[in-house]
Amino acid sequence: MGDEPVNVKEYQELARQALPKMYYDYFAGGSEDQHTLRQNVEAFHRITLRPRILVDVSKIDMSTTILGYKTSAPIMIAPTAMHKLAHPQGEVLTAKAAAACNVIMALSFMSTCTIEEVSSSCNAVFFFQLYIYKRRDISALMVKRAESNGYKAILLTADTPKLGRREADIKNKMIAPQLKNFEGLVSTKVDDNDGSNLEAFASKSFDPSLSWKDIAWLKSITKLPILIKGILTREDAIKAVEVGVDGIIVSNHGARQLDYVPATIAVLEEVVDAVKGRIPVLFDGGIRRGTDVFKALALGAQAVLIGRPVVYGLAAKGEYGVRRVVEMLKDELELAMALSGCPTLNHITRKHVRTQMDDLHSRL
Ligand SMILES: Cc1cc2nc3c(=O)[nH]c(=O)nc-3n(C[C@H](O)[C@H](O)[C@H](O)COP(=O)(O)O)c2cc1C
Ligand SMILES: CC(C)CC(=O)C(=O)O
Repeated sequence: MGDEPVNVKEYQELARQALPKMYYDYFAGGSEDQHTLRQNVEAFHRITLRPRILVDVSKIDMSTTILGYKTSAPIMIAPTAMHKLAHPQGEVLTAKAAAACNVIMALSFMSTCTIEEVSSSCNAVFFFQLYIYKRRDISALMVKRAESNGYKAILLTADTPKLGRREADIKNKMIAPQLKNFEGLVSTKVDDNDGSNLEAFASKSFDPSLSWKDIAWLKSITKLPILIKGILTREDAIKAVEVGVDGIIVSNHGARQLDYVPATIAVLEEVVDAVKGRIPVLFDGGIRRGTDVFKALALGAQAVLIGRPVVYGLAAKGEYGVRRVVEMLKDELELAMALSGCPTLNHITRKHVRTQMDDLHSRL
């Protein structure tokens, strides 16, 4: 491998070399057998492209809006926890890279830099990801802080009533550091030497009673648009529309929660069909190439979020690494659009991809 990585996979390898095993395993790993972790990536490989030729692609426009906010591409930074475990300056560097690339960043509830440090570091557009603690007052306070610091939307993560069983973290006795956002409010540091301290913290703090009726409570404490993150079925997509949220994110939490759920790309179309255009559908899980972004858009996502690739960029080369990861995915998407005959995002249609289901029908 030359010095300068040319794709996300090479950044992953550099991150592996750069990080202590405990942290690399935490970032890269999934739950239990890691079946879904592999599927999230491999399911993309089973979708092929149907390019159209002889279309003028001398100008490609990847720009779009997400909830009305301009972005240079339909790619967002997913909320991932504890960036200081990847780089000493943490989320502030990720934010600066987002601003440089003109993409939106979702800050994790479990960030290592504070809500204020991140929003004051640069002029990126920020969304805020929310977990609901048993201490609802703490979650409500974080929403208020996000709102008063200019964050534009709340991403309510709904797939984590308990933390998934991540066996590498159990073996490594993964440490839960004290998070500055919660200083004086709750101790996020757990000294339980018997397994994953993160899991111990989550089971002590996360509210497993969270349910659909709490969306009304969340709406009552914020004016910001609310997106539900973690939808995998048409049933829950319909419920999300019914309770009146502003968007949904098809996500299996990067295969870190329930193992043996399908790859997210395999359920995207089901969710899109159920939503019928009433609210935006975003997507995450397994995006490692521009062609993966293209496939998700063809199957109906408005935009995608990228989790691990950003952390790998940060661990390998700090702000520059995050920038390069986002730029590479943007460049790859631009090329995929050109070679498929799609000068704008609106040109990308269902007919530009072929899924295994399409193959099956064509043989009958
Ligand atoms: C290390 C790591 C930490 C994460 N932390 C959070 C989090 O704090 N909140 C959240 O809603 N999702 C979290 N996620 C899930 C991501 O938001 C996203 O759904 C997932 O990473 C997408 O898959 P990808 O990593 O294959 O891109 C995390 C994922 C990873 C890999
Ligand atoms: C600290 C964790 C609860 C963050 C998370 O969502 C994850 O590791 O997947």
